Amino acid sequence: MALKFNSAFIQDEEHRPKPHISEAGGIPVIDLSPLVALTRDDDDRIERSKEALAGLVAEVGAACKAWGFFQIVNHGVPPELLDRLLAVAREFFALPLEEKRRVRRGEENPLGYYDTEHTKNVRDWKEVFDFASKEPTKIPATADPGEEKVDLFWNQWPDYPPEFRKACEEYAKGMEKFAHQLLELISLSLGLPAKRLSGFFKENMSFLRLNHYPECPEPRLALGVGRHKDGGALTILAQDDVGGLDVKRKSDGEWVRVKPIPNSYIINVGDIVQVWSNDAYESVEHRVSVNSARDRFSVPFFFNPPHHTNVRPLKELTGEGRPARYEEYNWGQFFKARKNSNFKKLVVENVQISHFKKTLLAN
Ligand SMILES: O=C(O)CCC(=O)C(=O)O
Ligand SMILES: [Fe+2]
Repeated sequence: MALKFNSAFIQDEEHRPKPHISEAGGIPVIDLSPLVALTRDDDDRIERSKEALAGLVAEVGAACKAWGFFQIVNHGVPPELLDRLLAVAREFFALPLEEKRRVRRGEENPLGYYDTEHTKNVRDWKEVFDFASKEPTKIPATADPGEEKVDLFWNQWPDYPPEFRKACEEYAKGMEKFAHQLLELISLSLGLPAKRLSGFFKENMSFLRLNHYPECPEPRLALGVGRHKDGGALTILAQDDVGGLDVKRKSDGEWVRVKPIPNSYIINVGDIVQVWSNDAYESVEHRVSVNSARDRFSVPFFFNPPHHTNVRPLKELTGEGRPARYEEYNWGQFFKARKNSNFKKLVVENVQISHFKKTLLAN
């Protein structure tokens, strides 16, 4: 096994997973068939069919509000895309460490293989392979305000397994298409035109991550990923049948396990949607519990706008009696600052959208 347990993985007591985490009363499951059934495959079909989709849109809105998370069944994404991806991921992670490290992610290139990520300064019990869905991906050179220099990065592909790159690229294409549909539903659910948010994604800096969580000898002390919120706009997650994703339920703050459903996707809104929606929707904390019996694979697609996007509450959702709750911030700089803190243990807290929250005076 590649990872060796040591004190770097130990969570503070308050953040360790309880021995039993309930799957009951979990995140809503939404059936996407009404959208998949739309016969016309043109670009405006969601806006044009919004009456027929009203029930679905209401379900999406209610899930975003109450949970920030939902699970999608009958999604219309060809299942072979994920099957092929998980097959090559399994082969890749089974390679000797020296082989995987040939495509290592480092400070000079944030794309590739990595096994020492930290979340909130504690090491995660996982190994990952990151790739961008569009190349080159552009990231500001530093997190300094006003930074104009942009670095360009290319994916690093391993030689083995030979089908690895193709499986990754085809899966990424499928996810981009799916993400645009979900974004349209979310736009409608906020009372906006279906394409209102699409304009932010003409270019994008979306990433995919292959996560491998090996069997862990100390599953009560460590986490596969420590508690965190996703910083981007939307995350579309595929997981295998092992289970381990825990979501913090908004109603009572309890951690609940997301029950694996075959051929489904888990969607969560990230910090950017929280800010655009002016807190109508919340980016919710989640984490990954590990176990000593079976290793687990998952694949998040992080749907992100391009680095130059300045994020602020949408004007349609603010105004008289609804003041904007956030100052504008630059997404690329936010991303860069986050990335710095994942590489090493830092003494300061990493950047959060709450740092841009305005102090609103009650009147
Ligand atoms: O593996 C999972 O279920 C979730 C991973 C996750 O939250 C992340 O990579 O941001
Ligand atoms: Fe996450």
